[in-house]
Amino acid sequence: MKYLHAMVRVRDLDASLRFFCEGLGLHETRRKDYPEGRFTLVYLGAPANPESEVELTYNYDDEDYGSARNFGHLAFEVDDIYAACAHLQAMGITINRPPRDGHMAFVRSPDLISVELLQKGGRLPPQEPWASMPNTGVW
Ligand SMILES: C[C@@H](O)C(=O)SC[C@H](NC(=O)CC[C@H](N)C(=O)O)C(=O)NCC(=O)O
Ligand code: NI
Repeated sequence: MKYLHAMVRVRDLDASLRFFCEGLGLHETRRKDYPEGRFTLVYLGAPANPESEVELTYNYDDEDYGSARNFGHLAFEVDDIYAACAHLQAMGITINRPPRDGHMAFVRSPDLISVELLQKGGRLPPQEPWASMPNTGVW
């Protein structure tokens, strides 16, 4: 058995690629259009393990995807959680759960897919402004 990917449906492919690639640092590994099925699949991989992917499904037609809160989150390990959060914040992305403990942070994609960031090696020393930054209560 080998883990391959997690698939999320996205409403705005460009906004999602900006979040997952420019924001989180994933790279597009391949994509395929299915005009007959009216959708596009885009696969993203992380530099450290590109074989484990996030599959973005872009359906050309609007569809109600509901709330789907049974889906928890996608998790990524980062080299410096403070730098990663500062970069996302500079892009205008809300840090829903700031890394107050130097260990874990949560953001959400344009489609409100929850994304967990975990510090490589465990945790960093507490650092302002993150140590005293309130969370949004939703991630
Ligand atoms: C190639 C492989 O990684 C896939 O996941 S293709 C699976 C296929 N996807 C679609 O048909 C995408 C368009 C569809 N409208 C959708 O939103 O899923 C599929 O069987 N999807 C059904 C599913 O539940 O994933
Ligand atoms: Ni798939």
